[in-house]
Amino acid sequence: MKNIILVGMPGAGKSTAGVILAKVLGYQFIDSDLLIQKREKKLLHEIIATEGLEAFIEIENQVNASIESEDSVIATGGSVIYGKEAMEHLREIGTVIYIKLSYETLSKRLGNIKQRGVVLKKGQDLKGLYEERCPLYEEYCHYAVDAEGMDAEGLVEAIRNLIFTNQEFMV
Ligand SMILES: Nc1ncnc2c1ncn2[C@@H]1O[C@H](COP(=O)(O)OP(=O)(O)OP(=O)(O)O)[C@@H](O)[C@H]1O
Ligand SMILES: O=C(O)C1=C[C@@H](O)[C@@H](O)[C@H](O)C1
Ligand SMILES: [Mg+2]
Repeated sequence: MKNIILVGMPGAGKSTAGVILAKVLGYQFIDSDLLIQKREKKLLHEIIATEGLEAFIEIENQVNASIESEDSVIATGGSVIYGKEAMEHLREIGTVIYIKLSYETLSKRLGNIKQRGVVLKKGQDLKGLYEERCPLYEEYCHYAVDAEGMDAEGLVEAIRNLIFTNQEFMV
């Protein structure tokens, strides 16, 4: 089976649901954010603080574009969507699933976004980020899953149903 790649806003639950999904499928679990930290030998927020947003986006682009894996669930960082090479590569090595949540739910879940090390341009707030990114997640994903009102296990079940009702996950 090919890889399953989770994309979506920060706080959508990609890492939380991704590791559970990997367990129930008997897959490996890869968190792109951890690959970035390992390569750079720095925490994500330190990379953003010392090297800036554009450099972080390029590092994230390169790291995701170089993932070589099979039978893995890959939880990406929310900003991976700005990396063209990364998204093209991820679409080639697997099926990209967008975990979709309303702005209201995300804003309750995230609290103070500025403390979270999110790729936020000067003057941009969560609403602006949401409006900028949602069309990109929609554009690059193969499937979207509406995660509204679901806990992590419910979301895993919804993704499992999607996988087992669509043959292309099996090739
Ligand atoms: N289905 C859910 N319902 C409620 N809270 C959740 C759910 N999934 C995750 N959370 C909580 O939301 C927060 C963010 O989750 P998580 O780190 O998995 O998001 P993410 O999509 O991986 O974000 P990032 O893009 O920053 O890596 C955590 O505190 C987690 O416990
Ligand atoms: O959505 C974002 O802008 C980010 C999400 C995290 O997963 C990290 O990739 C990083 O902190 C940026
Ligand atoms: Mg994550």
